[in-house]
Amino acid sequence: MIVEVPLGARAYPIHIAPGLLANAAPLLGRLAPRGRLAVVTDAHVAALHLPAFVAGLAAAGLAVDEIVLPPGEATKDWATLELLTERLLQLGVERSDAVVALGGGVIGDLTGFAASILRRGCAFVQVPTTLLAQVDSSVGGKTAINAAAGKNLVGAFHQPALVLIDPDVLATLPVRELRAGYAEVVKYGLIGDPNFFGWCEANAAALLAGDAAAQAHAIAVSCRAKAAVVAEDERETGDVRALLNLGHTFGHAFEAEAGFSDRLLHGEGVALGMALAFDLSAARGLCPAADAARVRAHLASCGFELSPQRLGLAAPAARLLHHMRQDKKMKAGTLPFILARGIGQAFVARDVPLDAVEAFLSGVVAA
Ligand SMILES: NC(=O)c1ccc[n+]([C@@H]2O[C@H](COP(=O)([O-])OP(=O)(O)OC[C@H]3O[C@@H](n4cnc5c(N)ncnc54)[C@H](O)[C@@H]3O)[C@@H](O)[C@H]2O)c1
Ligand SMILES: O=C(O)C(=O)C[C@@H](O)[C@H](O)[C@H](O)COP(=O)(O)O
Ligand SMILES: [Zn+2]
Repeated sequence: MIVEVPLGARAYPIHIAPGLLANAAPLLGRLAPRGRLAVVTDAHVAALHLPAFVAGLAAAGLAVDEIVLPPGEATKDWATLELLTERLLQLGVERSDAVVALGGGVIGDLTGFAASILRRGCAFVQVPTTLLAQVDSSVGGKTAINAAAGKNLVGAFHQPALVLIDPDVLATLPVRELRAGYAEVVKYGLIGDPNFFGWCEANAAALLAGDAAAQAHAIAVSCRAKAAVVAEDERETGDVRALLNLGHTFGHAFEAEAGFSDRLLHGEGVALGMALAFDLSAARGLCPAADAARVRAHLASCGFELSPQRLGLAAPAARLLHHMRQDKKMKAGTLPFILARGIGQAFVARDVPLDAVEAFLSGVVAA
């Protein structure tokens, strides 16, 4: 299956096919004018999937320069960005060469950002290997590293030239990572597709147990939804792309509290944040309480921990708000929140006073 991301001169296809990892050469050849490709990955993915990927390329006469980085969110930092860009320059990567990101969202965000600044911008290809990256981060061109002040605060919009998704690689993904990726799948239903949320309720257990058909459906629906949003609002200048931030203003604050560590994975923060966004919507009389309860019940049934207390992240509300003020949507002292009028009815709310959010969070962290 191919999903197009129709962005005019920056348009690209998302190829989704089982077995694609070992058979990527025909699609990558035109992006390797020197017959060489730099492939950036992390140590987990290198051990599990790099050999098959490289063997497929070698069989087609393409040489590979491998760059293997440490796994985990801490890799999205200044030091690794410097190391990676210097290594790519040493390898003689030219503007017309594509750099390949083989891995999860961490490798994709970091490599995409490095590609955006290398020789003022070279091409890159996303080969996502986590559910999160296959349904979300590999599409749309948001690239970034984390800064001392917060999440994704230094980055660029830089679209990939190509996205290659092989759902088979999810077979080796730990269930905690699969679940974290699933949070971004549910997000599409909660934003604008109540029927898909119903599908999620019926199929989450199968998907999380490794059911290939359920995973394939989730990937296809998610990629189509994200491609449509990105086509309409590539750089989040309007309200359309901002909706993809549902759960993220809260989630990023808790990720910051966790020190961007595996105490709270990004998707786990998003699940907690989406539950809070629906609770806040209900508390403000915008959304039926039953919808907020349904969202919470579904996420809990998937195994997400939705209590900051039990996560060990019940920070004072004022400190959480301090993290939230770093949100890139902040404008002239006003922080827009992605709230909902119901399941599948997310919207951008610009009139939520920060002291009301602080009072809400005080209740949340004390519960
Ligand atoms: N750019 C965007 O639009 C966007 C969207 C969503 C999330 N993100 C970012 O993505 C990051 C999270 O990405 P992630 O959840 O993929 O995390 P990740 O990249 O850290 O990968 C999760 C873990 O799974 C391992 N792994 C990857 N593929 C594997 C496989 N097939 N088998 C076994 N292990 C495998 C990795 O080594 C890592 O340990 C966050 O930094 C988040 O901010 C970006
Ligand atoms: O692609 C987008 O737009 C998103 O918001 C997708 C999010 O899932 C992703 O986590 C993104 O990186 C968050 O964006 P940010 O602008 O808040 O850093
Ligand atoms: Zn996200």
